[in-house]
Formats: sequence, C-alpha cells, structure tokens
Amino acid sequence: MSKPHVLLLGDITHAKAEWEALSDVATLSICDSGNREQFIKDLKGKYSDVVAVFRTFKSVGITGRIDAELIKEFPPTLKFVCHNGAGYDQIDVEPCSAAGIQISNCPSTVDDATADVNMMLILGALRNFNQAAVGLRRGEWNSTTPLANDPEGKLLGIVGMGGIGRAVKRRAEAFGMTVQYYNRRELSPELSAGAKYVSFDELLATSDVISLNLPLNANTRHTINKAAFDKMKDGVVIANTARGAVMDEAALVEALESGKVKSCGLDVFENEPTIHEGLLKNEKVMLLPHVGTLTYETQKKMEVQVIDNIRAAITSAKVNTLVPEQVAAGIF
Ligand SMILES: O=C(O)C(=O)CO
Repeated sequence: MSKPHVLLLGDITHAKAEWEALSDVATLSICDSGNREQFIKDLKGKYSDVVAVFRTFKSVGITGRIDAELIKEFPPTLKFVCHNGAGYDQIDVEPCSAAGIQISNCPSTVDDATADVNMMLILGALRNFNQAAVGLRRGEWNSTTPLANDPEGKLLGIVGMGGIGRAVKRRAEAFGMTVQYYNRRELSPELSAGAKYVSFDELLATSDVISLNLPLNANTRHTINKAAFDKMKDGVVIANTARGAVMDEAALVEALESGKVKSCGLDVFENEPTIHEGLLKNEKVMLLPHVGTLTYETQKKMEVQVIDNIRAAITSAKVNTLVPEQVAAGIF
C-alpha cells in the first residue's frame, strides 16, 4: 500500500533530517509550482493525492492565501495544513473547517524569541535608542538624543495575553514594570500570574506602554485605530511584534506626529515589506524587518514542531497543535 503524500510548500532549512525521517510514514514531495495558477493545476495533477502540507509564511508568494477559492481546488484527500509560524492569518480558518481540514500553527516555540524582540523594542522606544543610534552615525554623538524614560515603575498594557504576551510580561517585570492586560477572556490566576485583567478601554486610558501581542484575524484588524489612539495617555509608547494590520498604520503615523504617541518599536507592518513613509522618516520609531523568530534555535524548533504535527496527522489523524478556533469549535 502506498504511503500518504505530504507536500512541502516553501523551504525547510534546519530540520532537513527530521523532514526526511518522515518518509518512514509518508511519501514526501517539494512543491515546485511557480505561482498560484500553476499550483491549482498541479493540485489536479501531481498533487491530487496530497494528504497534508507543511507550509511556510513565505510560501504565500507561490500559492497566495489559503482562502475559500483555493480550498475549493484542494483534492478531497487534503485534510491537514501545518503552518510554520505562530500567526496563521494567511489561512482562512472557516472554509478549512467547513472542508474538514485541520490547521496547526506553532504556539509556544515562538514565544521567547518574539518576546525578546518585543522587550528590546519597548526598551528601545522608551530610551530613544533609534534617535541615539542615528545621531551617532551622523556624528552628533548624544547631543541630539532627547532625554528618555526608564521602564521602572511604568504600567505596561499587554493586548493579547497568549504565550508571547505572557513571555513579554515576565521580561517587563524584570525591568520593574507593572503589567495589566486585555484579552478576549480573562486568564486563570496561574496564567495571568499577578497581571490585572482590565477592559480594552481601561488599558488604553491608563497604560504608559502598550504592547500588541494579539493574533490578526477579521475581528482584530485595526484594533488600534484613530479612536483607540484618542483614548490613550499623551506620550504613550507602543510596541508591535504581532502583525502590522492589528494597528492602523496611517493613524499611528498621525499619532506620532501629534505627540500622542511618544515613540514606538515595530517588527511588523501593515503591508510588509512595504513600510509607511511616515514611519521610515520618523526617527522616534524603531523599525525591525520582522525578525521576531529569526534565531537559529527558534527556527529549528518551529520546523520540528510542524514536522511533529505532520507525523501526528499521518499516524493518528489529529495534529498536535490545532489552531484555537478549531479547538473551540470542537469539530476535530
Ligand atoms: O511566527 C510568526 O507568526 C511570526 O510572525 C514570526 O515572527
């Protein structure tokens, strides 16, 4: 009997041996379709018996979004989409669920590396490190660096208290910050570990620093918009390592220009890799090119986690880390 067909969409760099070891339970192939149109043709041909896919964030450049239109073209055998990343906003969950397709992501493996970058952005924004760094390169030493603020004693509001949010909390507390959070649901005392649960409006109105750690989906797009900025304290500091589109970038640029937002640190952008001109030219903004999980250790852990999901899908018909919407729906 032939083994189930598993397709790789994108690249595996660090866990090649683990990928190859999957061949004990699956027939492996690597997608060579050049674009979405060709991929759809190949789904009717050489990929017509695929059962599970390992997909990377960058593979959206080949297939486009995994949306209702693409899912209609999937062969009936394809029942598992295993995504390499915490954020799975490139995959439309509802049509997958309707077609009986399980989706897995990479929770927990990304938490520490992303929270490290997040904390660095909070510190960088509070301490005006971008202005200091560009001033140095212009030969101004620290004469043009405005006096900064300490993290010690500041109130940090975390929007989205999942694994990354909680890892940011632990780091922020080590720097003397007090943490409050807003989340769809209040966490258990073990998970919130002393952070106060507040309403979204209270978080906006009282936080000195706001950290965005919520997933992007249809409900969270532009969670931070003009109305939200208007509710914030004057001179608030913002960090975002989640997804650019949880914040209205044009409204952020205005809020920076008006001084409502004192400074911010961003690893993600609404239309990345394109960045709003108003952010590029504003030296108060610390910018990183979506490097949250880009460490050797974390990339390897993520690839292995996806491979483990594929193995579980093949051997027990259930991925290990089903996305929360599908867990909540109780359909698998
Ligand atoms: O894992 C993800 O979703 C990322 O965006 C990596 O930074």
